[in-house]
Amino acid sequence: MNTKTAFSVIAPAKLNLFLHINARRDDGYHELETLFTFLNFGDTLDFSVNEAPTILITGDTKGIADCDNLIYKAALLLKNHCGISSGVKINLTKRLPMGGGVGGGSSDAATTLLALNKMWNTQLNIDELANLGLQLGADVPVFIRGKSAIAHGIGEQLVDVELEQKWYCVVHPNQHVSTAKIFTHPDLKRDTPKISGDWRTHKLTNDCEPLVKKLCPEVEKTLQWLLKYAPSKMTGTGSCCFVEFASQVQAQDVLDNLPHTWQGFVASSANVSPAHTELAAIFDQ
Ligand SMILES: C[C@@](CO)(OP(=O)(O)O)[C@H](O)COP(=O)(O)OP(=O)(O)OC[C@H]1O[C@@H](n2ccc(N)nc2=O)[C@H](O)[C@@H]1O
Ligand SMILES: Nc1ncnc2c1ncn2[C@@H]1O[C@H](COP(=O)(O)OP(=O)(O)O)[C@@H](O)[C@H]1O
Repeated sequence: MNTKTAFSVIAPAKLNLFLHINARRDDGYHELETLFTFLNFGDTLDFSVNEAPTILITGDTKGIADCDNLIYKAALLLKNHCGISSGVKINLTKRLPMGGGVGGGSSDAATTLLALNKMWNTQLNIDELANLGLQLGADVPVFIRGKSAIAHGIGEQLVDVELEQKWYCVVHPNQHVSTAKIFTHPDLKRDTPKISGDWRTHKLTNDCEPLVKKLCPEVEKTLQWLLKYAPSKMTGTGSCCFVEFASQVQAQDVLDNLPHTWQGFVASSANVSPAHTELAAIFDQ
């Protein structure tokens, strides 16, 4: 049951509908141009009061040590930033593949910041939360702001966009792709010019795709297999690949025919992050 002391919130997946890399900055990060949308599918985080003043993480932590877990890091960051003495218990049900390019870790961190800001009544505004989130990862601010957006900078400068709702079949080829490995690879294409004018009229690609296909033949195989159904794309630095449809039935048909060696899911896109929708239903009634 959802109460204000024990409640569950989604940490939704994101897709990068395109991802252009414009330059490498002096600090090693990359200047990007990317289109983010959210999916109605993700991890679930259950929050409840901890009588002790500690942050307790349980559930599908998949061998990630507490000190490395982005949920723990996010809770500790807010606790320290706001001088909170309370503790919290957070249980994770993991559905998003790690290192899959669907932003699971970043989304877990953002949902933790958003939820605890309500539960602990710390009252940070969205800009303050997004700045805190950026300390945890370049992808965290978009999940904090919770709107489909085109991102610039390292992914934190966001301009909201309204996208038509679509259905996606997202396929995980059972490969973990390290974001850092792709961004440090000498063969990564890093010189795509910034889009001028309306992005919808441009050729939109994922600049990581050629490199990831080369390093990870299973990703190439997945993209090829999906082409039978629709134009296929990779999200983020991979490894997940996706196809887009107007209807759920079409997306489900792809999933129903998926080779058993791969996993996948079907989800619809949302212009507002489902985490924001769920938190509003719990706290803003
Ligand atoms: C590429 C994207 C696209 O949405 O997604 P994923 O494929 O990871 O999901 C993101 O920019 C990933 O964001 P996130 O996973 O939060 O990145 P971080 O933890 O901040 O950084 C991981 C590593 O990626 C590199 N990095 C990240 C973002 C960026 N604009 N330039 C970079 O060079 C850095 O070298 C860093 O060591
Ligand atoms: N709660 C978490 N969920 C997923 N990954 C986490 C989490 N905490 C830390 N990580 C680390 O972050 C890495 C990137 O995870 P994830 O965000 O799922 O992938 P991607 O950046 O490709 O979308 C993982 O390989 C893992 O080591």
